Amino acid sequence: MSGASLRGERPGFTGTLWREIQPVYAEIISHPFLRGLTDGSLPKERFRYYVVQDALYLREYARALSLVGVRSRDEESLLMFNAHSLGAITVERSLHDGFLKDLGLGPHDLARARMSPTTLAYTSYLIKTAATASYPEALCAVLPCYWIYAEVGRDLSGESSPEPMYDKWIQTYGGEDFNALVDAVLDTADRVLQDATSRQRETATRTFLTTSRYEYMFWDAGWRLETWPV
Ligand SMILES: Cc1ncc(C[n+]2csc(CCO)c2C)c(N)n1
Repeated sequence: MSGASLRGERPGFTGTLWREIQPVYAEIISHPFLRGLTDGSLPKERFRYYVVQDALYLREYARALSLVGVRSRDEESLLMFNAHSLGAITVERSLHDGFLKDLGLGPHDLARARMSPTTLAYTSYLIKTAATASYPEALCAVLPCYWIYAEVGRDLSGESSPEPMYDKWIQTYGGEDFNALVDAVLDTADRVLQDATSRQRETATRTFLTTSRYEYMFWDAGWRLETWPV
């Protein structure tokens, strides 16, 4: 059962990683943005802000995944990360295009949109780490994006949102296919971290915590409609 294979019950180093971010995950799952998605009370304006920022985020995340792919050590990982890079742009963009249309936004609105402080900080950190850190650390930087969404999708999938758009979002990440994809990435991470030095594992753990915090901040920015202070 994929249900039991994720999270802290996972054997290996990824189980340790999850335990490290338990307090962050607890804040994410109880955040008013996610509670509002589930009970349908999230104001549309905040969802619109999130969807636009996410479209900007995904372009950069796809680049980070390709960088991790380039730096991987076997063909399977190269293929996997590049396939996910493609997926981040195609599958998720079509999802977002649907949402944007439903929200009354078009390509022009997206072209005019600028990154929030959080989106810029998160994506810049991802690209820097994917490009310049050790391979184990680069891999750990991109993990929370997959893993936290899979866990959120699973935790929320039992509940169907009364708002169809929000329900569609929840079902996207709550499916078995997505769980299997995340499991494959986590298995890869366990193999890589097993071969890493203890110093690299330590740094990779800190980086995993940092990008998990950015995942929290991304929802929080949507909730606060974050802007640049000056
Ligand atoms: C801020 C933010 N974090 C994670 C995801 C989810 N996500 C984006 S790409 C990808 C894997 C490859 O397609 C996953 C799981 C998101 N949409 N936005």
